[in-house]
Amino acid sequence: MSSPRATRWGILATGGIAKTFVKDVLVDPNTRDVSNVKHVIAAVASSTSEKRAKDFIIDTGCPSMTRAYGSYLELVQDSEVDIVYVATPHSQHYQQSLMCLEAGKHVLCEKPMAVNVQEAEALIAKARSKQLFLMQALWTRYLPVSKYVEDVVKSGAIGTVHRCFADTSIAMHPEKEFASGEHRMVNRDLAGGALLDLGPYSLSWLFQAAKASGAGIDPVTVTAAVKPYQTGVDETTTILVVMPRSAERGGDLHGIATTSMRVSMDPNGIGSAGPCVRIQGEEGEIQVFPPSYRPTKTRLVFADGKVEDKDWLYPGPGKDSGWFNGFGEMNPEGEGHGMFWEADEAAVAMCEGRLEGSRESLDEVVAMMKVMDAATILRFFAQFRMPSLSFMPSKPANYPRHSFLPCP
Ligand SMILES: NC(=O)C1=CN([C@@H]2O[C@H](COP(=O)(O)OP(=O)(O)OC[C@H]3O[C@@H](n4cnc5c(N)ncnc54)[C@H](OP(=O)(O)O)[C@@H]3O)[C@@H](O)[C@H]2O)C=CC1
Ligand SMILES: O=C1OC[C@@H](O)[C@H](O)[C@H]1O
Repeated sequence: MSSPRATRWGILATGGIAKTFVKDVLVDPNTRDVSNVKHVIAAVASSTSEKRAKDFIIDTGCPSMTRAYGSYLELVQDSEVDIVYVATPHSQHYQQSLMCLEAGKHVLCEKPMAVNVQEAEALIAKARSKQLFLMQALWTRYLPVSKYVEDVVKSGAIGTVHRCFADTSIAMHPEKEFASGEHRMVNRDLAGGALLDLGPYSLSWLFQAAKASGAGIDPVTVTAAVKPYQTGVDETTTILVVMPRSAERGGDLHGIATTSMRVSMDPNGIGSAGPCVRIQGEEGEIQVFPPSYRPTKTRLVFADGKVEDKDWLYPGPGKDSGWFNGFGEMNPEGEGHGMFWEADEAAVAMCEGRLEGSRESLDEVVAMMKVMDAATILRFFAQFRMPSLSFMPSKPANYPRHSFLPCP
């Protein structure tokens, strides 16, 4: 048996998710039956100070030889870093991922990979021209539960799929929790808001279902309702998408993708409110229970009355490991968060010479970004209280074409 190939990670930023990612990546891959790759945290950079990077290395339990930098530039100039994990706020993703690619580094960039289509396309073009790997860190897509849901749809077990609801809403009590208006969730300068932060999850479930049921990924139309928060970002965004599919395969598919920082997909935290994702076919549906980004339960409901529940466990360092994620949440069962699967995907892709993730293509990232751009453009028109608008993202480059639908 050949020994696992090591991927040398550079961590760009030391915030909450960077901590969770690093702690996950340090979990032994054998705990999830992975033996072909392993991960090394080679270096960590903080734009605040070298000391902050050093503290991060200690807090997360990285080996003492992990290098600490007080600037992102030093990180991308480190010749012993293969891939950089970009974990800054959304507004910075384009600029920092570009810097990494220009320095010849592969990139795994937190979601959303960019704040609009132009940025996403420019990053992809740069990565392709330099033959470098680039992946949006939509980690949920690499969870085993996600593959299972896709396989169920593909198998035809629930019949032809016609509709998918996907909600990613977290009641964040923004006036209380983010009172200063500086937190990245409500800060316009950091591209805050529910849509860009939570939308990638809802859209990912929707796009995955559409692809698995034979639909295309370039929506025919996008309609959106956006409610703003007092800082100007979006507080609640509701999107209706029509995904194209041939008449022989069942015709167009409808998707409803919702996000909110005001209400919750899981108000009591134990799933009593029901599923946050429903993929509906002619013979049944598959449901995913909250949280949509890290589900632990699915349910198959068939038209003939049969119901199949499945629980999803997350491997990790095990009980008594004292595993805390970057947001200070402890998992007493010693489960990891689950971000190691996306790290494995990046490592395997690099071994294989692949330039993008296998489960969410870069074209799909662009298609989803177009939907989010469309919602943002529609928001602009909605402020004039026009009755209803829809947008055709596949028409001339990013130009809105509205159909004014009469109110009932
Ligand atoms: N996959 C997932 O489950 C999650 C993903 N995310 C994504 O990760 C990204 C970061 O989120 P999160 O870790 O919660 O954010 P934090 O605010 O906790 O951390 C962001 C870090 O980015 C660095 N940074 C660089 N420039 C700025 C700036 N102008 N303002 C603030 N921070 C800056 C700072 O690190 P330093 O000082 O070291 O440079 C800071 O600690 C977001 O894009 C978000 O969408 C977030 C949560 C969960
Ligand atoms: O990616 C995310 O998932 C979980 C949420 O808490 C967070 O706001 C978001 O960035």
